[in-house]
Amino acid sequence: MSRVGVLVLGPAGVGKSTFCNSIISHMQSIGRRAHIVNLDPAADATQYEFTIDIRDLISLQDVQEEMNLGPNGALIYCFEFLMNNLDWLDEQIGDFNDEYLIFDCPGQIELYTHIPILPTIVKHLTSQLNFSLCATYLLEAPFVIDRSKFFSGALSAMSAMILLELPHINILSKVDLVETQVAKRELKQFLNPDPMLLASDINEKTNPRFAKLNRAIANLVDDFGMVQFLPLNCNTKDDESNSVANILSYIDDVTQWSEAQEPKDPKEDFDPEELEE
Ligand SMILES: Nc1nc2c(ncn2[C@@H]2O[C@H](COP(=O)(O)OP(=O)(O)OP(=O)(O)O)[C@@H](O)[C@H]2O)c(=O)[nH]1
Ligand SMILES: [Mg+2]
Repeated sequence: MSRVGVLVLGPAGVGKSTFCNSIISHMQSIGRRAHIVNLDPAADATQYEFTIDIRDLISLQDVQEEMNLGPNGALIYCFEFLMNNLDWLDEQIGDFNDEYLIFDCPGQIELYTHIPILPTIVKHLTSQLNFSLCATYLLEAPFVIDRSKFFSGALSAMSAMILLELPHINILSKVDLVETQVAKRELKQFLNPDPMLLASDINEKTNPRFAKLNRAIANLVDDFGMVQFLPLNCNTKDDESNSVANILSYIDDVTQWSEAQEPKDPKEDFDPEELEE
């Protein structure tokens, strides 16, 4: 039995649900099957139906009304409720052996950067349900190309990486929105960044009082040495299929998806017409 799961994480509005739909549509186009697990109790309907939906267990609106909580408090309540009812998740996932599940997560990043709610669910999925999981963390290109915001985004990605302890892929979403602002070569600076170089750019423009702090943060990101991004564009059809195919090949690699497949009889792929040509 091989179960692969992809967590789609990142701040509000970065394009997580759009990315989930793009992966599903790409996988369908190459004859693979996948399902979306919606873990966002405040989600709207998307193009593809959710196969498993946290809203069948608990709804954000009900919690807000009944518990008299604001949206963020209610979201944490929903996740604590899920944590205390993990048998619901087991039951829902039970039918999906040998499947690829894509977990669309809420944009309140404190769920996976500060409080140990999602890490507990992740441990359950890996140790109890035998999932090979991979985290994808999206940050949007228009935000990241502002150098000082690059560091705040990179630190939030690192925080999720450390807290979740999963193979982790950072994604720079909405690259189409910066195509007119930055040249391709400049965009590469952010995909495969040299933090010390970016910090010296920041120091040229900010108050010198912060120079040491900026360098210390850049050093931290540099020492960690694992902050790189894969580009994603879900707005242009050709770019969408290219960027999603590229990201999927990384996900397959880290989750060892192909190795987990049952070995196929080579005769199944045999096409006699090819020989005749
Ligand atoms: N230009 C452009 N817009 C995008 C892209 N991906 C997503 N969007 C837009 O960004 C907005 C937010 O997208 P969502 O997929 O709902 O983002 P999300 O991260 O799921 O949002 P929350 O679940 O609310 O945190 C929508 O209007 C999308 O159409 C992209 O690659 N390019
Ligand atoms: Mg969403």
